[in-house]
Amino acid sequence: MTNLRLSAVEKALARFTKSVEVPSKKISDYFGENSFGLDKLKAAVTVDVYKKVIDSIETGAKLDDVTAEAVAAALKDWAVAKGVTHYTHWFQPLTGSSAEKHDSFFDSLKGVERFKGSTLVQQEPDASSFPNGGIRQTNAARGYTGWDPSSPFFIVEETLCIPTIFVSYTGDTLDYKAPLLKAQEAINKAATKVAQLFDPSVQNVSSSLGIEQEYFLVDKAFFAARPDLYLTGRTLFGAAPAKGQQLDDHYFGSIAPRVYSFMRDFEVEALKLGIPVQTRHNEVAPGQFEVAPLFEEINKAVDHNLLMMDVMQKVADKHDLKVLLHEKPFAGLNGSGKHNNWSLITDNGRNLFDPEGSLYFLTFLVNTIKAMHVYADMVRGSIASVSNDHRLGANEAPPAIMSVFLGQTLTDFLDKVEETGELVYSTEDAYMELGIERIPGLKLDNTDRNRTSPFAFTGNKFELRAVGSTQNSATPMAVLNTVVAEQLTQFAESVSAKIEAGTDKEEAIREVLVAYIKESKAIRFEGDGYSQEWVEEAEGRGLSNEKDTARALKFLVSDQAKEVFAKHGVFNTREIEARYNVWMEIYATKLSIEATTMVDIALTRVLPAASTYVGKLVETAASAKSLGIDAEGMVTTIKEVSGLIDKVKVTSSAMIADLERIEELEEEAHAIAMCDEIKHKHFDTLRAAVDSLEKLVDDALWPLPKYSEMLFLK
Ligand SMILES: NC(=O)CC[C@H](N)C(=O)O
Repeated sequence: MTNLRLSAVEKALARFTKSVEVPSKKISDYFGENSFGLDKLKAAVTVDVYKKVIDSIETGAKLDDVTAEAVAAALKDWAVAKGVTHYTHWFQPLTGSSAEKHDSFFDSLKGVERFKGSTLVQQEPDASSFPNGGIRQTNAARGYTGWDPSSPFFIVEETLCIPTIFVSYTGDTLDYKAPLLKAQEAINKAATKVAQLFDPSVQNVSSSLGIEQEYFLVDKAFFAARPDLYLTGRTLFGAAPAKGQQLDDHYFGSIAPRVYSFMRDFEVEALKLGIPVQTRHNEVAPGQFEVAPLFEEINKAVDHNLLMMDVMQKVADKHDLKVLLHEKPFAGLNGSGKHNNWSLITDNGRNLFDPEGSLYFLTFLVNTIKAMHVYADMVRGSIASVSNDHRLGANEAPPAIMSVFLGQTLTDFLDKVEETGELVYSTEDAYMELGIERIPGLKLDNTDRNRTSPFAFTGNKFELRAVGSTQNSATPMAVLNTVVAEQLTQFAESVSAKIEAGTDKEEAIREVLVAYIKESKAIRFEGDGYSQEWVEEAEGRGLSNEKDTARALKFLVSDQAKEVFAKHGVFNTREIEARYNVWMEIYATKLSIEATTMVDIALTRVLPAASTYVGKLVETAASAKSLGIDAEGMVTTIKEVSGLIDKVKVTSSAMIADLERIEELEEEAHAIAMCDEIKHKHFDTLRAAVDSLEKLVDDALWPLPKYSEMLFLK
């Protein structure tokens, strides 16, 4: 019988580095060649048509038929000239991945390629099988996709992709993109109003985002030999290797040739799609890497990240590699996150978090801290997933307790304000009154990095480090923009009230900020987010520490959340409740797949190998004894392995019984039971027994590729 693991090792060792075809040495020669954004549209249509599209992006105005026809014609000409035969509305249903259904441009009746404006703008895909959380009845399953003109079109293989939102027949959103667009509108309104207190010429504020994406690579053959990897994205078993990341020698190390070749290859594809990939490096865990594009307007950045994840996986295949995007593919090693670098930028080019020392900057900084203080639970809920639960709280990933890290300079400054009640800035030699006029730049470059902080100020932006590597960033970004929008709205109201009561504008701003600094102090934390002291202190400060998704998701449907989502038009109550239902169901389903996969691997792969080994030992020990040789060592091993076999069998049976017992529970109770009575009760026990067997059973018999092989053989 062939051992899948051993043949995988052979295959992995026989691989060679594939060469990469780079279109040109100069990236500018091919950057964006497979993308059709506003710049290309501008060149392809009349001024009038272009203006109407811009107007529709800015005001949400409906596009008239003539404009839509003109855009569709220009788009089709561009795409067909590039060898494209099909088009698709590309959308982001609640499954978590992107969705596409290709249609041909070719009209067989007329014998020509055609693309109608109405098809560009709206489609009704037969999309009844996407999760809807109870919004749609099966017999009223119509759903519509609608073009998002603010995100560029792009070509994948021979298909033109049109970024769209996805809504139900009743107009409720059923996707990730639409709420983000709505939250963008909310932050634009609220932040513009506040920015105008300082600069009346500001007309618009948009949020920008740069997403660092971490991932693992393993050889395709190992992946194929591990059902846990291809069914659940993570290793459900695997003993710790002698060498993991103890030496930190992988981090920023020289990139292995096969990996480098893969990186260049997918980067070329990403660059052609207009994704501004910028940075690549080895991450901390062996086999782990990172790619980071330059920041972009938030909606584009989210689409590009989703698209890039898809491109990476497709390109990896050519290199006989598999990309693991799961937050924790390997226990005991660093997991993978998305670090979302978020900022707010005015239409006249000011980054509102750029600390060019002024009250203008402080207003946005303090309001963001305050928003995090009041709405920390909603942010926690927005990053909750079955896979992120494994990552949070260890190995350089933030804990489940939300807090804000500012660095020493700003912390000292805010502490001083709190102590004195005055908004003054302390430099080394003097206190300086912080007026509406500029103050000397805060020296933020002495800000340390804190890898244990979920939300860190990094000089001119905030980094939400808690987002999971598989996650669509749209939800956490929609939530962040919504809560900051709400906070800024309240700030504007408080300042106006003071001004109306006769307080001078600057003084009014200062007074409100001082109050906020005091009120929001509890969310600021500079120390070690993993320490037990922090857990205790956070509890004393009233901060939540919800480690399990089954409970953290509830934060998104609290009265507070429903109210603020509805007020800013991001989710109506039906929409957020539907998402809660979908996400709870996904949580329970994924755990159920993990549980079943564990049992399957344990019973059908691990136990046969362990039993074969015991059989061999028994035979050998018996022969040894018949020759009068003491076989105590073998007998001890036989007992140990047999004991572990029993443990595997008993735990598997108990887990199956519990799975069956809780099966009938209704959705919410079922998700909670999957968390408490399956995951917490059985997973570690079963894993420990199997991992102990891995350390005892004959290496030649062991069926699953080992950590050392998957991490180091590339
Ligand atoms: N060096 C790093 O930034 C590591 C981050 C870590 N991998 C995470 O899960 O977020």
